[in-house]
Amino acid sequence: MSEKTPVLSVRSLSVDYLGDRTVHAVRDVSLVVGRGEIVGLAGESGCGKSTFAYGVNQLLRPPALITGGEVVFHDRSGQDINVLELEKKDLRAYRWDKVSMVFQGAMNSLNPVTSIRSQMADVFTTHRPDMSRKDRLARSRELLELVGVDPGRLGSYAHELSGGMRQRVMIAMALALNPQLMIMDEPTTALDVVVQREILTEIMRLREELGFAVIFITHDLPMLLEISDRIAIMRAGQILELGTAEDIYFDAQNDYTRKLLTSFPSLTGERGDFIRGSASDRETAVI
Ligand SMILES: Nc1ncnc2c1ncn2[C@@H]1O[C@H](COP(=O)(O)OP(=O)(O)OP(=O)(O)O)[C@@H](O)[C@H]1O
Repeated sequence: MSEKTPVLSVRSLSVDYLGDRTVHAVRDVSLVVGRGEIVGLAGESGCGKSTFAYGVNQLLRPPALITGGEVVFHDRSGQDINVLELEKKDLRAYRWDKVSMVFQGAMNSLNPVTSIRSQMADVFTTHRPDMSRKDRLARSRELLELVGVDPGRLGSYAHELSGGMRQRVMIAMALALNPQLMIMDEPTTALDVVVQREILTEIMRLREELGFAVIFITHDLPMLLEISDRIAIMRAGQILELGTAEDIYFDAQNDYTRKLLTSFPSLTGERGDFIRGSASDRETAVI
């Protein structure tokens, strides 16, 4: 898991929101994500995390404007894809096939009036039109099993599932086409802490099993310390610091990173007691 075999290279990406007062939401951001690597993107609300993620997936709409930079996806076939130049059909294929996204509110975007089965089948009819009905069903069952949802739930409707189960279904759908990168924007924030942990553990297991890379976006730095290979700290549209989770925790270089580290209670311990690191290491983290 190194930068030597990148799956995505973002170079000097800048995004503005045009308006009476132009907002420079992402300013000259560069980030290379290695194959199978989990990169955490942390920073306070409004620092540009989501704008960055949408930019990488070419999902930005006016008044957002990409004012500079490039996004290159390094496909497993060896082909380099210049994402910001993709249009229509190629863009649709890139978005679900190569890179998929799970949002915070994703679970609420399930259609309330059609079954989980038909929503999962839709992914295949759109992206794999040659797939038989039987194979679609088999793959949907397999995907639900993969994310820990009983395949017997395929006939269910969204309102019959808990929030955690719905989010698992969304993760299953994001995995459907075996993407090489998943962008997760606060995927568990709307869930209670226990379910949140279960789903994070599941994501980690799936990453091991399937080898996709993850850009994991959250304001929750302690969570990122647990799950990320590297962490980028973002503030006011820029990446201030980028390092391994260990470096960020034990040897943060930037004052703002240190401030972020001390402003969160841990998920399971007492306030200021982070999950990584021994008691003697905690001095830097205690509030
Ligand atoms: N549609 C929009 N029009 C104008 N400004 C916007 C728009 N969307 C976002 N912004 C601004 O761009 C900046 C970055 O926002 P963004 O949503 O990317 O941050 P974020 O770090 O993802 O925040 P959060 O954690 O709250 O989701 C903020 O100043 C925000 O107010």
